[in-house]
Formats: sequence, structure tokens, C-alpha cells
Amino acid sequence: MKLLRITPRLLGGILLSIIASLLNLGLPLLVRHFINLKQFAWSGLSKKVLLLGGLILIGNLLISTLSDYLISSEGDRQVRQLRLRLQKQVLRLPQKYFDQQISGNLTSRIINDVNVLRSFLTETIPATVTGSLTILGTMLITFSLDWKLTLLMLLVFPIDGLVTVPLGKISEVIADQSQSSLAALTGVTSESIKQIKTVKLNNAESDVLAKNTREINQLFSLSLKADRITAMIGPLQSMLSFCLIMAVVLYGAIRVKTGSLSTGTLGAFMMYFFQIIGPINNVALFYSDRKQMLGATRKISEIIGEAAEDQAKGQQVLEQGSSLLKLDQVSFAYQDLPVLEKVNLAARSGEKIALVGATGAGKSTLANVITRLYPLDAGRISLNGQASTDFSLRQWRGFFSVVLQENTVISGSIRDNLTLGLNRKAPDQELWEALAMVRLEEYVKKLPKGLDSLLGESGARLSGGQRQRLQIARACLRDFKFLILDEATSSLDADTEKIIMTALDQLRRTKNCGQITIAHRLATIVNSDRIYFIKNKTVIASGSHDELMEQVPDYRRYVHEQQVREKS
Ligand SMILES: Nc1ncnc2c1ncn2[C@@H]1O[C@H](COP(=O)(O)OP(=O)(O)OP(=O)(O)O)[C@@H](O)[C@H]1O
Repeated sequence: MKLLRITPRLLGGILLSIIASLLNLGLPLLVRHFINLKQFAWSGLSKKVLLLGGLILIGNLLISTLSDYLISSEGDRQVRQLRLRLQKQVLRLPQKYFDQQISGNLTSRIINDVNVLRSFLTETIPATVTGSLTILGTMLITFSLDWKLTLLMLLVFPIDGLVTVPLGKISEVIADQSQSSLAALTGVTSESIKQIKTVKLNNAESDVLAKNTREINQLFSLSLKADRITAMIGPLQSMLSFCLIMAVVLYGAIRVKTGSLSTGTLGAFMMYFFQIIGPINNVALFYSDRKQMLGATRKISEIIGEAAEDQAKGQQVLEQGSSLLKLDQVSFAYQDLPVLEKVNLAARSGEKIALVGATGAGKSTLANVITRLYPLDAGRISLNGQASTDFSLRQWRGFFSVVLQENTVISGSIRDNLTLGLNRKAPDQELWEALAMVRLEEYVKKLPKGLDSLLGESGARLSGGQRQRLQIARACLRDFKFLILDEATSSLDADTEKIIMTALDQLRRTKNCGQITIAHRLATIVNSDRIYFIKNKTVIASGSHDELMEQVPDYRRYVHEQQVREKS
């Protein structure tokens, strides 16, 4: 998969860089000319040579500046595009993908691996192209000056190869492992920071430190291996280059003494030699950099290649008025774990239904398949007779407003939280009404910045109950057909819950929408129009609380156990 492109801007930058390198090739010739002058006089030829040298240096400076800017800015532009592409893709990936990932690892892939690609595009490619041309140009010039000395200079290639090829191969492997190790370290670090309260309250600092230390040590040992190789390559190359320079100098000096080489040519050779050492090393690094780039490309491509959720845009026409949500013979399994089997259920506008069952029975899963967070394995979900899959995901999810069991408050202001995903501009008055409904109005009014008060990461500055109420207010602001409350009031005291439930009853009537409640607390569900009792992966009975108490022994037992739990 091609993630980066060679664009005209990049080519322009590389071309300028080539011009700068070629200009550099002229300098040693000028120096040679200068040294070989019979006599120095601040006029005529010497002046011209110095002036030309100065012009070359200034020209080189200007061209290199422009070239560096063109190349770097093109790299930044492409990295921006790639990051946006990755962000878009990540947002479209199905829920099951995230169930198998540690979010920090994914973040590292998106941030660090993209940086590897950037440096390949903006450093390796230009350095290799200009480096190769500099080497070629140097060889042509030096050959024309003195082929014997050039052949001696050429020995630098096999000698350099002796060092860089075997060590480079090892460092390729290390670089690849280091990227994975860095991703794992990012994963565990971000998780431990996110779960810092849990860590503190469980006195789990040493456990977390041990886990993170393993990753740090893993990265450390890889870095040490890389350090050893770098430490070997650098001095070894310098030493070998020094020996070769000595050989060139000694051989050159003999030739000067015998009169078969001018001092100026020897000086020019020295300059060329120093000029090509850098390019030779850069070109030698190309293969290991390329390997690293291919590794990063593979990992990024894996994310981009993941099948996204169905993004069909189709907008079905849904008749106005009452809605009937139906589940017929719905079955679903998480990988190999069957959770729902042949579930039947119906919810109508204006109705309040409840999903009840022991912990782990599959209630939240049922809510998740209704909202199509997970696709069904079998069965059918429909709204007014139209299959859920006839609607685009966006349209379908727009029919539901969901308050989840977990904290879904985001960093940002109260306003940001209330209007998250709202596809219309909500006037402040409406936001205050929603806050009043969940009894948060007074609290927010007292905050110095009111609706624009910041809440910290995941709403850290709110109490658990305040967070739940904010999420309910957010859900109520949306235009929906069914409100799904998954243990949405479990953190509230009984009185506040009652007040909010009564407000939601009112809202249901005014909006003519349905409500699906998942809760263990009996008071939350007993007055539902219909209760679906889930056991053994399916709905084993449905009816009002009284009907189920009368007819279903399992339900009676569940209620009894719940009462005991609530009293204790
Ligand atoms: N993302 C997931 N991947 C794999 N298994 C899962 C996943 N989410 C839930 N499960 C499993 O599915 C089963 C049903 O879980 P679910 O959360 O739907 O139960 P629940 O009835 O809502 O429970 P509770 O009352 O405790 O919230 C459990 O066995 C759970 O371990």
C-alpha cells in the first residue's frame, strides 16, 4: 500500500538539493586551481577564483535553504494527510476491532510509525538521491584528474560495506522491534495514567510499575543493542576512513614528489574525499531505513486495510409518527462466546420497556446489537417493518439516544459534552432546560464559567452521579426515537433517580418516543410497560412486573435476590 507520494514539490526540493551538491563539486576544483597558481596576487585570476568560490558558497546556502524547506514542508503535508486518513479510518473501524486493541498501542502506531515514514521521505530519499549523484560526480571529476588516486579512493566502498552491511542488517531487526516495543510502552503508560485512581486505591503502584518496567527494560535492552552497533559503526568507519585518507595522502605525496601530481590536485582530492564520506554513509543507510519504513508501512497499512463499518449513505424514508422496533430471532456471539440466541423483543413509541436479568446475562450486549455496534449473526432487527440494515449506520444510530453504564464524559466544557454529536445548534436556553431536567442546573449556575466550565479528562471534576446526569442531559437533547438507559442512574440516590425518571416519563410523552431501560435496581424497572427477562442467552418471559411475578418462578427468584441485595 502506498502511503507516501513523490510529488512535484518534493522533486523540486530534491532537484535543488542536487544542484547544491553539484555546486559543491566545483569548490575543490577552484581550490586546486588556487593552489596551482604560480604566484598569488590580489588581482586578476586569484581574485576571480576567490570570488567564484564565495558565490558558490552563497548560492549553495540559498539553494539548500529553499530545498530543505520544500522537502520538509512536503513531508509535513503528507504526514498531516496520512494522520487525517488514519484518524478517519480509526473512527470508522468496528467496535470488535477496539475490543482486541490496547488504545495506547494504536495511538503509538498512528503517531510514531507515521514519523518513521516522514523521516524516510524527507531525509532518506533526498540524502540517497543527492548522495548517489555527489558520489558519481566526484568519481567522474577525480577520474579525469587522476585515475590511479581515484582507484585508491574507491577502496572506501568495499571497506565501508564491510562494516555497514552486516551491522546494518542487525540494526534493521532492532529498529523494527524497537517500534513495536515503543508501541507497547505507550500502551501500558497511557493505561496506567488513565486508571490512576484504580492504581492508587488498590495499592497497585508496584504491580503497575513492574508491568511498565518490563516494557521499559525491553525497550532499554533494544536501545542498548542499537547503541552498541552505533558505537561500533561510527569509530570503525572513522578509523578505516582515516587509514584510507592516510594512504591517499602518502601515495599522493609520493606522486607530488615525483612530479606526476600537482599539489593542487592532491588538495582537491582531499576535499573530494571528505565531501563524499557523508553521502557514502547516507547511501549505506538507505537499506536499513527502507526496511524500517517498510515495517512502519506494514503496520499502518494493517490499520488502513481493516474492514470499516458499513458506511452506506442511503437515507431511508421513515413514516412520521409512532415507531415499532422489533427484534426477531436475534442471535449474537463475541468471537466464540455465544451471548444471545433467538431473542424476540418489541418496543413502541411512548412505551417504557426494561431488560432484566442476572449480571452477565447479555443485557448490554442486546443494547449494543440494537444500536448496531456489533452486527448480528442471525435474525432481524427492524423499525416499522424496515430492516435495520436498509438504513445507513448514521441514520440508524440517529434513532437512538444511549446513556451507557460507563463514563462517557469527554474532556472539554459542559457545553461540549451536551452538544457532542448534535447535528444542530442548540440555544443556551435548551441546554439549561436539559440540565434542569437532570437537576444539574443549580450546580452549573454556581460555576464561574457556567456552561463553558471545563471538566477535565473524562469529567474528572464531576462526581459519579453528576457525570451520569450530564450524560442523561446530553442524550435527551438529541432527536431520537428510542432512549436507551444502560444502568444510567445506578450512581444516583433513590430520590434523585425518581425525580429524573419522572422527568423522562414526561419527555417520553411529549416526544412520543420509546425508552429501553437496563437496570438491576427494582424501583427503576417495576413500573415499566413491559419487562423482558433474559436468561440462558434469550428472553425467557416478558410482561409487566406483576405478570412476571405471578407466572415466572425464575423472575420471582431474581426479584427476591435483588431485594435482599438492596436491603443489605
Ligand atoms: N466486548 C466483549 N468481548 C467479549 N465478550 C464480551 C464483551 N462484552 C461482554 N462480553 C461477555 O458477554 C456476556 C454478556 O455481557 P453483558 O455486558 O452484555 O452482560 P449484562 O447482562 O449487561 O451484565 P451486567 O448486568 O453485569 O452489566 C458476558 O459473559 C461478558 O463477559
